[in-house]
Amino acid sequence: MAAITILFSTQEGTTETFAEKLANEITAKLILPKDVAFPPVEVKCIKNFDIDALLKRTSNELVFFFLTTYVDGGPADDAAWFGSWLEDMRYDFRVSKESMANIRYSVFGVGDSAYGENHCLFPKKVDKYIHEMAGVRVCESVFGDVGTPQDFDGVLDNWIDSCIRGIVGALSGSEAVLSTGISNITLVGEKEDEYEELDEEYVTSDEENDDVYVDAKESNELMDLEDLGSYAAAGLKAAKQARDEDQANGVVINRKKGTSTTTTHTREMLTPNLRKNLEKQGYKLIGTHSGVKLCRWTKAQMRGRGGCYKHTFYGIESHRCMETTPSLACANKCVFCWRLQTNPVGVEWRWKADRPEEIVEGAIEKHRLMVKQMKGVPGVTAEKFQEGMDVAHCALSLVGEPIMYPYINEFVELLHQKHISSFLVTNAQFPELIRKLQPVTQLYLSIDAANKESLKKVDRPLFSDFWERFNGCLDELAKKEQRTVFRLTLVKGFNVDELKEYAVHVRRAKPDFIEVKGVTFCGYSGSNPLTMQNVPFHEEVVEFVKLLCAEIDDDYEISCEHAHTNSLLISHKKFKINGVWHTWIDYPKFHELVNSGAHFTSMDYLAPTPAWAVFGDDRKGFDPEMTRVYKNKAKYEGDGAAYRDKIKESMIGSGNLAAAAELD
Ligand SMILES: Cc1cc2nc3c(=O)[nH]c(=O)nc-3n(C[C@H](O)[C@H](O)[C@H](O)COP(=O)(O)O)c2cc1C
Ligand code: SF4
Repeated sequence: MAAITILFSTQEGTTETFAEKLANEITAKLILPKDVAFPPVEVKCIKNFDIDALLKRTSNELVFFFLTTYVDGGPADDAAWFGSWLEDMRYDFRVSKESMANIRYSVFGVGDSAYGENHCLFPKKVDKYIHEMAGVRVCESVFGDVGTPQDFDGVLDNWIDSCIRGIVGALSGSEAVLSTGISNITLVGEKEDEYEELDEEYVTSDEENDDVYVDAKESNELMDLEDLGSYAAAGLKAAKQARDEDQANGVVINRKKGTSTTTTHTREMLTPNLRKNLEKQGYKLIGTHSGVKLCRWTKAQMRGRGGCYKHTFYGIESHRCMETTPSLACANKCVFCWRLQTNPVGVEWRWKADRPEEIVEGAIEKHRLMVKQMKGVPGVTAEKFQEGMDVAHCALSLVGEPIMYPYINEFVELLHQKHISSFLVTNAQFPELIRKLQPVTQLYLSIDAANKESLKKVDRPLFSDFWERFNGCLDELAKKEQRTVFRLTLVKGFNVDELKEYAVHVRRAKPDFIEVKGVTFCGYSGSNPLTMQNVPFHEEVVEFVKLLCAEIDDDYEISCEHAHTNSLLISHKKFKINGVWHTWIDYPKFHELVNSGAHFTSMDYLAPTPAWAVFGDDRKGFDPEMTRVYKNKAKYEGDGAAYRDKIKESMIGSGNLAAAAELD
């Protein structure tokens, strides 16, 4: 049914009156063809509006925004949440560029030209971002200047008339709907060309934000695998250039690569440009090389809408989880990564190193500031809000390679002292640093491919001895006594027919757990080679995992499932005690053990897995205490048997006939 929603944001009240004016004028002046019903008109403060509902609009539900501009051109308090949500959507690679195609809208910005470049900056951004996600303007957006009151009323009245004409056009299917307008506006510090470039470079975010079911259209940007070589070359060139710069700056380079270094470096990792771009995507930066970001799942669980797969598999409370990294740099240029060509890379630490105390304190402070923005957001109870302010877990996996940070042990120790658990993900390139690592709650190795050739294609490592390093990491993992995990990302067409080789690595590293997850689609990226065709359905991942379990010795079994993120957990059977899975973590016990300095193992801090999280349960890993919100239900279904055939086809295609025959 047709409907009109007028959303306003105000700091001092003025803008609300304009919103009321539009509603009144629509009621008084709108004349529609006889066969079109008069739509209901609703005026609402944007703070009280369920923003996610915007995405479920049909094209005859129109939205008009009246947005005021506040400090530094930003939103008023009541629109802060909406602003960060929209920015997340705009820069999240899993969100389709078409995701707002059903939104018919227009924006009236309220601001004062006395603020120069910041005049109506926030409303301009809103207009631009919605348009860039395929939203259609029913009339041109307009940005009023309260500093010229003599003109203001006329500008507003003209816009209201345009809106009414636009509504008639949209609801009666005539041509009045605009699809262009002011998309060419230049925002402060953001030239249009630069901006488009950034789309390619800063398109995805952390690997943890696993909300995978996007409505992305297939990209026609599949890059030939041959091309990947040139990207690797670009990475080496960047590394060499940085080293040359270091040398020019008189910094001594430690030639013993991949080891912790005692060299004193003066160069800062984050350049002003990198800072600007990371901040634009919502990263809060700490010091000169660290970052923190409020994960989508942290927000979701605060709103009672479900936690991430680590909630299902290990009982973390996603709303109390801080996603951070003490090193935004790493030694790879993975094809999944959003930072292609621009990320700081290096085979060793070669930057100024900030003190771990400063990073831990800074990360907690910035995380809390982000949580504070969620106060009053629909679904966030006072209790959840308070809990969210009290960080209980740290996911060291945002971007970059945390283990490269020279004080990683001190960093982790500080977290544990504060009773914050540590989930550290490393990229299997620094065996010596893994060996030196103190106990963490859970240590991950990303296993992006199973053999030398595909690892080179997928991770594009900087090290020439990357394969030896990879194997060295497997050996180091095998020696760890606390919980260890293989993280395996399934990319159809890249690594699915390497089952047997994965099994060899499992036998070598003996991880406690193996997480298998379907890759997410990079809807925005021009330089990322993946398309929707590389994204497996959940049933396809299940089928793969069953095949993998059959390949590994009898020691492992599928334990948990989180269908929402296309993830499954394979666990060592020692975690199945008297027939009950114990994949969850007893966090207080872990802190007691780690802070006591006593010797302990992964068997000393386990907890039973609830029934809803166990593989085979109808709830498919969704906590029954949460409310499920579907974006696209159809995407949750797939055909496992057909996938088995596809794996077989792929094996035959790559000449692996023996393996294919075994699938019969
Ligand atoms: C502290 C403060 C900062 C402001 N900063 C900006 C700004 O950066 N850009 C702008 O266009 N207007 C800015 N304004 C002007 C407001 O947008 C303007 O006063 C508007 O009418 C306020 O609308 P409201 O009463 O609906 O909140 C600012 C106003 C205040 C009080
Ligand atoms: S572990 Fe933490 S950071 Fe990672 S997805 Fe879950 S809630 Fe987000």
